[in-house]
Amino acid sequence: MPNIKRYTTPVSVKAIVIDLDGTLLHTAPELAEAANRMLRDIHYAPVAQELLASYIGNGISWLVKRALTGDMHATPDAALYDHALPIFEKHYTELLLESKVFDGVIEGLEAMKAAGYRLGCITNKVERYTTPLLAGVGLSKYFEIVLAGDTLPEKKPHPMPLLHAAKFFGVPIEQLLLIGDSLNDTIAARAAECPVFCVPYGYNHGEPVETLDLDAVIANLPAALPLMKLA
Ligand SMILES: O=C(O)COP(=O)(O)O
Ligand SMILES: [Mg+2]
Repeated sequence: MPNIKRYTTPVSVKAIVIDLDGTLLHTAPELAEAANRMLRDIHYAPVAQELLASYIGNGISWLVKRALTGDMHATPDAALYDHALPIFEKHYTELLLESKVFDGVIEGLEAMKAAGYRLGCITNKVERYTTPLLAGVGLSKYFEIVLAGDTLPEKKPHPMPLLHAAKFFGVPIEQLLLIGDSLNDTIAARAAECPVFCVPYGYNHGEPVETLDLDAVIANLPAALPLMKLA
């Protein structure tokens, strides 16, 4: 039984917001391929897909910076970044719709909807990619609200998107559950003071999700259902 850290089990929830990259969709192969095509075009050596996947989570600008520098926190030369970013964007636009939905996602979303939970998506991916991607894989219809990385002035790990979603649904923040896959999700949830579950199959910078400050690790989306009840 997963360890619900800050709430009684099952957690009382009215609305569920779900992360995109690494939780709903396996986007790492296309993000990594776009990064490697960018590196090839600027005559840089390719980088292993696993390492590029560990750079995902803070939006595309950070993915590109990390791919250029080989470092999680370093900022590349501004002219190099300005040259490389549109090259990445061109390649990623071509590859975007190849991303696949993870196992259990459709079943989980259907079951959550059928149980009466309201659903939203909160991602650090910019709207330009988020909107066509969710539509292209047939997930748009599940979400009443989609907050992309550039929808609001702040993105995860800032609590703003979670607070905004709670307001949108008209629910107290503790009745909004975030399901994510990474440190950005858990930091944002703790800052907003809402419960957070994580799936173990996503992109947590190469670290196991068990190391995060979260309320439950769930094998897939359907595994969240027994841990919550409709508030
Ligand atoms: O775009 C990213 O880097 C990560 O996006 P996510 O918040 O959906 O995981
Ligand atoms: Mg994610």
